[in-house]
Amino acid sequence: MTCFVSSLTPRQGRFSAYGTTVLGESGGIVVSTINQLEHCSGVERAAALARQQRQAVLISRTLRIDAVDPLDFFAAGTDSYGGERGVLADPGEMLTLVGVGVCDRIDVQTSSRSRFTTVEKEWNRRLERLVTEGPFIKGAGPLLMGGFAFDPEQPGSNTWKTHLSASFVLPKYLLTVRKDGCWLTANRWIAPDENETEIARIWEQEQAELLQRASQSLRDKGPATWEVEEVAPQRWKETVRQSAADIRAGILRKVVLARELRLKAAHPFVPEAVLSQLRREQTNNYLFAMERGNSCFVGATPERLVKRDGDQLLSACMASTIRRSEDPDEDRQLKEQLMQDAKNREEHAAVVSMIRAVFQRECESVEIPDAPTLYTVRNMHHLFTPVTGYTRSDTTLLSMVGHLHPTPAMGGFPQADATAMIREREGMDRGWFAGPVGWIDRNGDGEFVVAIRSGVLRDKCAFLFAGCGIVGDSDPESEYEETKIKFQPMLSALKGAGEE
Ligand SMILES: C=C(O[C@H]1C=CC=C(C(=O)O)[C@@H]1O)C(=O)O
Ligand SMILES: [Mg+2]
Repeated sequence: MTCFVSSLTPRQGRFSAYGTTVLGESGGIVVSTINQLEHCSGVERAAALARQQRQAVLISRTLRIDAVDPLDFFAAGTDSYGGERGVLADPGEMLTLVGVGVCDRIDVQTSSRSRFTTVEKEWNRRLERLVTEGPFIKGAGPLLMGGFAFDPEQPGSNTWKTHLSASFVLPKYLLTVRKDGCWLTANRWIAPDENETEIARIWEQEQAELLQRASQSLRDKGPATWEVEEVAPQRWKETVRQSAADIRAGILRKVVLARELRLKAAHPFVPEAVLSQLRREQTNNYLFAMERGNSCFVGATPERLVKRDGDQLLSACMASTIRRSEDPDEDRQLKEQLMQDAKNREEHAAVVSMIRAVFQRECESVEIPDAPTLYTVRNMHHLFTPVTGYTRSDTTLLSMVGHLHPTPAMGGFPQADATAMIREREGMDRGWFAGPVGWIDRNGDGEFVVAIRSGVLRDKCAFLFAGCGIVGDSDPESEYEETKIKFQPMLSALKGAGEE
C-alpha cells in the first residue's frame, strides 16, 4: 500500500493521533492531514513523510510480545549485535530494558560539563523527525540508553578507550519487560529513497530470529578461576591517610577514593553469565551493562542518581557502609553501630546536604526525611535518605544529572575540590566507574544510576573498581577493608558465572 501525505504544515508543538506521533518544533514537521494516513502502518507513514520532506524520518514501532527473559534476549543478540548491547533493570525488576544493535548513537568526547546538555539537544533534534506506531508504554518506544564517564578531564586509559565521555544509543531493537507485560520496539531511520515494504520485511525477519534465539536460552559460561592483581594497595592507603589529614586541616570536607583489581583468566568472561549471576545475587540493586565493541561495563548498584517521571524527581543519598554478618544478632549490632557511628553519619550528611541544595535550587518543592534509614544489600548495609522533588518547568532529567554528578557519595564535598583531588591523587582512570548510566525517553522521563559495584569485561580480562568516602576520622586500614566488601558483589558474580 502506498501512503501519500497531502500537506505538511510547520507548526509548534506535538501532534498525536491514531497511534502516530510526529513531533515538531517551530519549523519542524507536523502532519496536519493525518486522517488520510489512518489506514497506513507506521513504516508507510514514515516513508511517505520522508519522501515528502526529502529527508530521513525516524520510525519507532512498539509491539506487545509474549514473555521473554531479558537476559535470554541479551544473549540472543550476541551473534548479530555483539558489542552493541545494553541492559538496565531497576531493583525488583519493575522495569528492565535490553537494547541490541544501534539505530542511532550520540557520542560526545569532550572534557567540558556541556556533555549533559549536548546529549539532550542532540536527542531533541532527532525527536523532531519521529513517527511512532503502537501503544505508549513507559520504558518502551524510542529511548536512549547510555552513560557518562566519571570525570572527562581525567586522562583516558586503555581500559576505557571504548567508553567515551558521553555515549548513548537508540537501540535497533529494544525489549521492555515490566510486571504487566513485554514489548518489543524497533527503531529505524527511513531515507526518502527507501522502500517501506522491504523495511517491513527485514523487521519481521530480524525480530523473529531474535525472539526465536531468545526462546532457546543458550548461555555460555565464563571462567571460574583467574589471577588477581591488586593495584597499589599500599599507595592507596597512604593516599587515604593523607586525604583524611587534609580534611582534618579543613582543606575539604570529604573525598571518595577508589582503587582497582585486575583479573586475568584462561577463558573469556561472558557478560550474560555475569549479569545472570548478578541478577540472582544482587537483588535490591539496579543491574546494568553497556557494551562498546569488545568491552562490556557491567555491574549491580544500589544507588539511584535521579529519576524523572513527569514533574516528579527522585534521588537517593546512599553513603556509609558496614559489613553484614550471617549471625542475626551480630548483624543487628552491626546495623545499630552504623546508625550511631559519628564517622559514618558525617560521610552520609555530606551527601544529604549537597543533594538537598541542588534539589532546593532546581525544584518547586522538596521532601527529605530528617534522619537516614538503613539500606541492606547482600554484602553490606548502607545509610540511606530518599529525596523527592517536584520540578520547575525548565528542570530536565539530564540537567539534573549534570547538577548532581558527582554527588559526595562518589566525588566528595565541595564537589570541584574533591574532583580535582581525585584526579590528582587517585592515580587511576575511573572511566565510567561511579559515573551516571541510564535511559531517557521522548518525554524526557527516565532514570540514571551511579555505576558502582562494577567492572569492565574484555575478553579474558576484567577490571573491577571500588571506592570509599573519606572523612577526617577515616582510618586507612578500615577503608581498605570496606573496599574489599565492595568488590565482593562483582567477584562473587564472576565466580558464579563460571560455575552455572
Ligand atoms: C564508591 C562506592 O560506594 C559509595 C556508595 C555507598 C557507600 C559508600 C561508602 O560508604 O563509602 C561510597 O560513598 C563503591 O561502592 O565503590
Ligand atoms: Mg564508607
